Amino acid sequence: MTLALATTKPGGPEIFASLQGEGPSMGRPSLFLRLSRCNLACHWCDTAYTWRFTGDNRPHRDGLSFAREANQLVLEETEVIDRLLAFPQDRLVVTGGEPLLQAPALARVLAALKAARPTLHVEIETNGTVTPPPTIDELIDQYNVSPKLSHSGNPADLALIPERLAAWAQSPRAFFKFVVATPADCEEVATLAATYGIPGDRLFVMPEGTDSETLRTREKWLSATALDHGWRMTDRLHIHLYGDTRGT
Ligand SMILES: C[S@@+](CC[C@H](N)C(=O)[O-])C[C@H]1O[C@@H](n2cnc3c(N)ncnc32)[C@H](O)[C@@H]1O
Ligand SMILES: Nc1nc2[nH]cc(C(=O)O)c2c(=O)[nH]1
Ligand code: SF4
Ligand SMILES: [Mg+2]
Repeated sequence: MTLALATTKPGGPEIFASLQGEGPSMGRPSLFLRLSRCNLACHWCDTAYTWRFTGDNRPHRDGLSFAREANQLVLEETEVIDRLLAFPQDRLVVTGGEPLLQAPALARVLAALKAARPTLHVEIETNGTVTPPPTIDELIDQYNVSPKLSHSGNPADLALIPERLAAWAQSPRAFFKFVVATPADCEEVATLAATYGIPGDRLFVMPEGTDSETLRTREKWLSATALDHGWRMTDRLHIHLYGDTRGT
């Protein structure tokens, strides 16, 4: 049984150790597993190589995009488990693409990892559109949920699933992380927060950007907006440290 992973530039599986760069665990030493494929197609996605065919910027094949072969590596689950257990970190961040699209295989991998290392803390980076099946939900300690606003270019009926947003808002394990580029994006965040009752303590705003200058410029006004609304703000530490580089 297999799992489809993203690849680093030399073509290896995208499994790496780094500081968690975003959200509530920012700065924590972590192990990253990046899976391939997505069900959305954000204009500004910094990992479009996990899902985009050359020249194609739309969801397709019934809403599920696949990476070009060169950017995807299909590994046996046992190999993924072995590679992850070779690292010492006690915190795993699973991301993508959209990692919950491979929930059954991922659940088997996480179950084996937690059996071998019971103290492992598992975070999932998700766009929030997919309901985690119970088999995987019981293995996930923290969800970093990043619902996509209109500037992402996704149709709202694909990106914002009301039942899902309501469920994440109720879950103490779910932290929202909204990517914003303009003050108008923050108006959308405020509307979603009010509609679904998202507590400020579990709501992060994060500047859109893949270079330090853009992030810093946007954080100037975004920090004031966060303060006004009682939201949290997160930087993108990995961009400052390593740039927009695969496997960091
Ligand atoms: C690449 S996504 C993978 C996980 C999942 N598909 C999602 O969107 O949450 C990981 C995180 O990066 C964020 N992200 C992607 N491109 C970005 C950009 N250009 N600027 C800021 N954040 C970005 C996403 O919103 C998400 O929080
Ligand atoms: N260091 C680091 N932190 C991250 N937090 C979320 C990431 C992601 O791409 O999902 C990410 C990433 O790619 N690198
Ligand atoms: S949902 Fe996540 S992986 Fe998919 S296109 Fe958007 S940012 Fe990229
Ligand atoms: Mg990233």
